[in-house]
Amino acid sequence: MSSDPSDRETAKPAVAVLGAGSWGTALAALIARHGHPTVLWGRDAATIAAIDARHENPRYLPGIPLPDSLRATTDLAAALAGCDLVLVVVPSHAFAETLHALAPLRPAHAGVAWATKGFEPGSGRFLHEVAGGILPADVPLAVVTGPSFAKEVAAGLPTALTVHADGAHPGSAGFAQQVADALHGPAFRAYTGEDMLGAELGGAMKNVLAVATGVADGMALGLNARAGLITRGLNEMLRLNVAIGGKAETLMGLAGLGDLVLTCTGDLSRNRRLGLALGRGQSIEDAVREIGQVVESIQTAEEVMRQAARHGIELPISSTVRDVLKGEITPTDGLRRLMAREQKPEYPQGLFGD
Ligand SMILES: NC(=O)C1=CN([C@@H]2O[C@H](COP(=O)(O)OP(=O)(O)OC[C@H]3O[C@@H](n4cnc5c(N)ncnc54)[C@H](OP(=O)(O)O)[C@@H]3O)[C@@H](O)[C@H]2O)C=CC1
Ligand SMILES: O=C(CO)COP(=O)(O)O
Repeated sequence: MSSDPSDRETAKPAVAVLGAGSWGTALAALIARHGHPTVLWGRDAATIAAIDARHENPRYLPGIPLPDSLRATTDLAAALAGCDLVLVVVPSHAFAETLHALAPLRPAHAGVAWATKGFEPGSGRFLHEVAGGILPADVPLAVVTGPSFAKEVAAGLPTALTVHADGAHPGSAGFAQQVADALHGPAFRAYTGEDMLGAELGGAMKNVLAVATGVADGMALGLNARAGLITRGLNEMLRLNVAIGGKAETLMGLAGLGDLVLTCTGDLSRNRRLGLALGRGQSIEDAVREIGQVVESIQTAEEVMRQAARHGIELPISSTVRDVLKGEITPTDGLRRLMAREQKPEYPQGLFGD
């Protein structure tokens, strides 16, 4: 990676991907396959050594060959040195800590994108608010989201997602395009948009709603119940999105409906699998241990309800998931509670009303 600005005009932008779990590894492999100099940073020395030497992430993507050109390191400064863009792919609980660590090491021209889904645990802040509070105001920011299981992307299966930047921020729209260009390729369509609020809300809420359909399927409630939960879940996303000021079309696209359908129906989803286990009577501790990877809904459910309370929005499915995840009610109690709700018009105040 050259630090000479004239080289940057001809070469493909160099990318530093931070977070060597399943999604960070899959995205780094994708970008490396597209010919970008790509370095993957992770904290686990054994995993990083395996990626660098054997071109495999045995912990998170076993058996999937990674490109020879993908470099991996545990040295954050080395990963960031000379990069043109940073892609953060750590879980939401590690997002702020990672932003603080990268801030003093980031090359001045490099924008920061993330593919993390969720809110800052404890405060419920959107991740773009967290990033904006840590990085200088002129740093371009973008969020990468949409229906995308890491395993399928790593295996080269066709995928579409979207990259949103803040349209009002100078330089951010161009940065979203730069990120999308790095992701876009023969088996991968990367769209762009200008609604970080809606994009982040969709990616966070679908994880909570995937638990709901997982629980229903684990309880063998049938396909009607699953479709009902997805549709009324989408309605919860749309209503909260209007309240926070997101754009409705964002939630009807890849960042909302697309990811909701994938996660609520696809058994590769860790959030859906958590719901399945709970619906079958397993404990949350055992289910999380068996899944062995990040299950964002556990923290996100609380933060979605914090947002809902802030805006005075009622979210029956999301709040039921939150209560089941906290162990305050059983899945059977949750089903009873949802089915006992008052009868009402499907859209009392129009499609996007409360
Ligand atoms: N997997 C997927 O299909 C998709 C995931 N996402 C999102 O991507 C984000 C990352 O998830 P994913 O890669 O799937 O998770 P995984 O469970 O596959 O991996 C988590 C990774 O994060 C690392 N990590 C955990 N805590 C820290 C920390 N404090 N500092 C640095 N690294 C840390 C882990 O390191 P270690 O192994 O050392 O614990 C591990 O490498 C989540 O927000 C998820 O919702 C979005 C779209 C698709
Ligand atoms: O975000 C994802 C797919 O778009 C991955 O979903 P899970 O985190 O539920 O596995």
